[in-house]
Amino acid sequence: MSSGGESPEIAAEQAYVDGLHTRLDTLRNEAVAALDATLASTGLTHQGLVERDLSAHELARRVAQLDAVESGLCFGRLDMAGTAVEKGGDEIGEVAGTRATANAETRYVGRLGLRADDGELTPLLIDWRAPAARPFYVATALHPDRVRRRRHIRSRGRRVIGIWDEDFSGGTSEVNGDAALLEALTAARTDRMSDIVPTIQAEQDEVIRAPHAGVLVVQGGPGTGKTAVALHRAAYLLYTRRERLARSGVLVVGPTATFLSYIGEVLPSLGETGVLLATVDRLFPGVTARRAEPAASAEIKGRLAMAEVLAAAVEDRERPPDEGCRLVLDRQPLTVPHEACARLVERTRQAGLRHNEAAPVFRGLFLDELVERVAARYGTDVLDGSPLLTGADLEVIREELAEDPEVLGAADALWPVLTPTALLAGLLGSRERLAAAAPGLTEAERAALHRPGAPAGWTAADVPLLDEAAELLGPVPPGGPDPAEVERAEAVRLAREALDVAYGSRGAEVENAEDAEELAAWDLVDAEALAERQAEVDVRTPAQRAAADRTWAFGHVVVDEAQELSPMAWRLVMRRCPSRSMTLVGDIAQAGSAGGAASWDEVLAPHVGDRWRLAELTVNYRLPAEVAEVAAGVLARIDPARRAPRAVRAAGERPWWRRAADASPAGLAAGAAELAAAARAARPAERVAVLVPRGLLAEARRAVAALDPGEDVGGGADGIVVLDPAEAKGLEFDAVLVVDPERMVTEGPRGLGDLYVALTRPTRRLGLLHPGAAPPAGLPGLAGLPGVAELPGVAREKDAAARP
Ligand SMILES: Nc1ncnc2c1ncn2[C@@H]1O[C@H](COP(=O)(O)OP(=O)(O)OP(=O)(O)O)[C@@H](O)[C@H]1O
Repeated sequence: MSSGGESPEIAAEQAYVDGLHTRLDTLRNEAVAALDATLASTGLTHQGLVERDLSAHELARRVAQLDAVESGLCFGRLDMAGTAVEKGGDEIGEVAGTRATANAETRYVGRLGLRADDGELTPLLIDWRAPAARPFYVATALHPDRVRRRRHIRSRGRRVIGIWDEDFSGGTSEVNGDAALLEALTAARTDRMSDIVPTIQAEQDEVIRAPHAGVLVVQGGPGTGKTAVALHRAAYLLYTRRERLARSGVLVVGPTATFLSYIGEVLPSLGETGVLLATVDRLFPGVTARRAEPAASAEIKGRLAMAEVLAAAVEDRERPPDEGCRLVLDRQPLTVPHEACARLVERTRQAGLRHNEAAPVFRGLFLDELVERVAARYGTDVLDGSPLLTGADLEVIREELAEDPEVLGAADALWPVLTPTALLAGLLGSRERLAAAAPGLTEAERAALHRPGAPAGWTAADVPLLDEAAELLGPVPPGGPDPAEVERAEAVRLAREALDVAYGSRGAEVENAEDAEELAAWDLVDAEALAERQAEVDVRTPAQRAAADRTWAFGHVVVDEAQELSPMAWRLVMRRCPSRSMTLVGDIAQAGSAGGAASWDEVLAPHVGDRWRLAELTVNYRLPAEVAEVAAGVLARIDPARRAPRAVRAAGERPWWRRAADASPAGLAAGAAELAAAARAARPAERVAVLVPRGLLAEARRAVAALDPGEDVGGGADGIVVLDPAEAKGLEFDAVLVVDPERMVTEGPRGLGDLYVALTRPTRRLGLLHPGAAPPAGLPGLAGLPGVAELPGVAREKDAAARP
C-alpha cells in the first residue's frame, strides 16, 4: 500500500477526489436550494400542493442521498485496457438514456454516479451498482475483464490516506487487493454494522446482482456476509428497479429490534432511505408485541396446524346456541330453533365469502326467516289455505324487522362481526373454545395456549396468528359495527370474566368480617376500566406507511436469519410479498428456535414449491481461523455433512477456557463479570459480549451491572453486553465470553445451534467460562488457562475455599 502525504500517486488521487467533492457540494447546494424554493411556493391549488409535496419529498431524498455518500465517496479506480467505449447512459449509474460515454481508460468507482457539468456530461464517478463498475468486484488475474489495474482508494473524511493496487497487465498479477479486505475485517467494531461497498467479494457480488424475479435463498455459515449481502442487494435492486420498488417498497425482516438497530445504518449510508426494517412481530398494524411467553407455547403457536385451528375457531363463532335464538317481537316471544339457525349458517357459508364479508348475507337470510315466522303467526285462509298476508305486507314487515335493534342484535350474536384481536383473545381466553377449535392438540398443549382473563398485550408468536385471523375474517363490512367497538366489547367481556374468576376464587378468609375492609381488584376497577387499561398502544410512525397497511404488497422482501421463522410467520411474510420477489438469507445450522427451519425445502415448499434458487456463501469474514476451528467442532455435531466456511485470516491467538471458581449460577455470573471487566481493562477500545444460557441471563446482567465503575479494571459495565444466544443472533463483537457452554446445549430446544451462534460472534477473541474441571466437551482447539480464581485481582477468599 502507498500511504502518506508525500506519495505523488496519492497526491494525484487526492486532486481527483477533491474535484469529486466539489461536484458533490455543487449538486447538494442545488438540491437544497430547489428544496427551499419548493417548500416556499405558495398560492397553490390542491393539485399544486400535492405536486409540491411530491417534489419536496423527492428533493429531500436526494439531499439525504448526497449527504450519505460524503464519507468514502470514491473508493476505487479501474484502469482499462483496449479502446472500447461503452455507450448508453447507465454505465456511470445515472438515469438511463443520458448521452454521455464512459472514459474507456480510467473509471473511478464510488458510492454514486457523478457527471461533470461540462456540456458533455463527462462521467466523473461510476455508481458501484452500475454495470461498468462490476469489474471492480469480479476481475481476477485469470479473467481480468479488460482491467489492467484495479486500485483501492482509502480515505478518511475527504482525505485520501492510502492506495492499494492489483496489477493484471501482461497476464501476471501483482495482487495486494486482499489488503483492503483485511483492513476492513480487522477494524474495531462499533455497535453499528458498516457497509462493505469498497470490498465486496466476487461470490457476494454474484448474489447482490442476481436477477430480481423469484425467491433467492442465500445459505452460508456464520460471518459469510449474508446480512451484508442481503442489504447491498436491496440497495442494488432499488438502483436497478427504482421506479417500481420506490412505489411498492422494500421490506427487510430481521430477528430482533437490537439486530435491526445494528444494521440500521447500512442502507442509509448507501443513500437508500426508503426501506422498511421490521421484526415479524411488528408487521401487524396496530399491535405491538410486548408480552413474553414460554418457548413451549410460542412453538405451538408457530405450527402450521394453527392455521386450521384458527379456521375452526371462526367456524365455532358461527355455531348457533343449542337453545336456538329467542326474540320478543311485537311483545310476543319468537324462537328460531337451533336447527333452523344452523340451516341459515350453512346457506351463508355456501356464499363462499370470508366470515365478516358474509355477515350481511347471514343477516339477510335471518330476516327472511323471521318474516316467514311472523307471517305464520297470522296463519292462512281457512278456505283455500293461502297466506293471509300479501307480498306487500311481507315487505313492510321485513323493513320493520330490518330496523329493529333486537333483530339486528340477534343476527349479530349469531354471526358476530369479529376483529382478529377479538377472535384470538376469545380463543386463547377460553378453554371451551380452545377445545372446540383445536381437537388435534393434546390437553397439555391446549393448556399451554390458554390465557385466562383479560388480554394483557400480545406476544411475538401471536402476531402471525392475528394476521391469519385477519385473512380468515376479512375486513369489517361497511355499515357493520365499528371494529374498535367490537374489540372493546370483547375486551370488556373478557375483563368481566377475569373479574368474575378473581371474585369467585377469593379465599374463604376474605369472607371474614375483619378482612371485609381489605380492598381487592374487583373493588377498584370495573370491567370497562380494566379493558381500557389493557388496550393496545399504536406506535406507528409515518415512515411506516407501508407497515401500517396489512395488505400492502412489497415489491421485494428480504428476510435475514430466515431459519428462525416459524411456519405461521412464513405465511405472514409471504402475504406481504405476493410477487414472491424475495431474498432469504440464513443458516440452517444456526437455527435455535424450536419452530425454526430444518431445511429450506421444508420452509419453501408450501409457498413456492420448488421454484426457488439457492446461492451459497463459503468464506467466513468474521471469525479468525482459530475461533472457526472451535466452532467447526459444534457444526460437526449439528450436521456432519455440512462444511464450515473457510476463514480468511488468523488472529494469532488461541481461544481459551477457564474453570469457574464457583459453579453455582451466582458464581458463574460473578466470574463472567470479572473476566469481562478484565478484558475491557486490557483493551478498552474493544466491545465485549458475555453470552450466557437463557437461565443465567438475569444473574449475569446483575453481576455485570454491579461492576464498580471506579475499579481500575473495566470501568464498570460500559462496553460490555450480556445476551443469550437468541438475542446475539446476527450480531458481532470484538471479544466474546461464552459462559457454561454445556448448559447452553442442554437448555434450548436446539441447544447445539445456540452454542454455534454464541461461538461465532467474535471478530477477534473468544473465551469460555466452564464449571467443570475437564475441558468443555466437543470443542477442539481451546487453550486451557488457569481458573478464574487464579487470575490476578480476581481471587477471593470464598473462591479459594471452593477450589478442590
Ligand atoms: N466483503 C466484505 N468486506 C468487508 N467486510 C465484510 C465483507 N463481507 C462480510 N464482511 C464483514 O463480515 C462480518 C460478518 O458479516 P455478516 O454479519 O453479514 O455475516 P452473516 O453471514 O450474516 O453472519 P451470521 O450468520 O452470523 O449472522 C461483518 O462485519 C461484515 O461487515
